[in-house]
Amino acid sequence: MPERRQIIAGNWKMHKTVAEASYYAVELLERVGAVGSPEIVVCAPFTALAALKDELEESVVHLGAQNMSWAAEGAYTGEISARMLKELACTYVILGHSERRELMHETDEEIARKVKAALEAELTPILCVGENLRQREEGRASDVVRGQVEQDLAGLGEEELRRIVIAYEPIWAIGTGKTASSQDAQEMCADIRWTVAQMSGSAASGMSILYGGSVKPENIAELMRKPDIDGALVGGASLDPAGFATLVENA
Ligand SMILES: O=C(CO)COP(=O)(O)O
Repeated sequence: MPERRQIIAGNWKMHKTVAEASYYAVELLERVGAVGSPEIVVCAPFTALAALKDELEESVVHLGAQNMSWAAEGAYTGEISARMLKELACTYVILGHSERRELMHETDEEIARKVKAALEAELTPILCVGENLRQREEGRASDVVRGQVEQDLAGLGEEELRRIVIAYEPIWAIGTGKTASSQDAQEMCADIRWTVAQMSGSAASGMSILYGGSVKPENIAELMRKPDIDGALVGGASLDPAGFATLVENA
């Protein structure tokens, strides 16, 4: 069994202009230029992707988007397709982030369509799942996350499942400074792997599962020591290139 891929992905969310993104890329590459593992991914706003392609193509840093349409093309004002992202050298796309689920009312059905569209275009989805505080307090965290995984990956075959990355991001830990304990994060990631194993055992054992929610240079090493955590999806701490490079080093 080949080792699972370790991935540190930055999610800039709605931060950075084109000029700021170009500056970031130069600064980051100076620091991580030769890093072979973990794999580094920067998921930037659509508007910054073309500039980042110029700076990062053929470097160790992979490029990702934060959303895309489930449609291939057509009358969908304001949407961006998988093929448009491919042209900008994206290899990853975050799908189903909790901010999109909550603020833009994205449903599991839509997210499942997006996952399929991404796979068809040969983009690697980073599928985000996670419970909110109330669901955790009511003891429903596992059920909620299992339900998301099952619905978002419904109908996929083993070959497709093998090409997916899942990020477990408890909503109460996002941007709050409250990290899930490494033990809680491990338990949820193990649960996700178990859920995928019901669809395909071999896809589950090879799948990279990331943790996200207040990950910092100071807590990444402990998280990465857990057997079912293969990396992190990092928001705030990915915005400064020097800090993100330190986080990658510490992983
Ligand atoms: O939502 C996140 C990454 O997608 C996590 O954000 P923070 O790292 O800022 O908590």
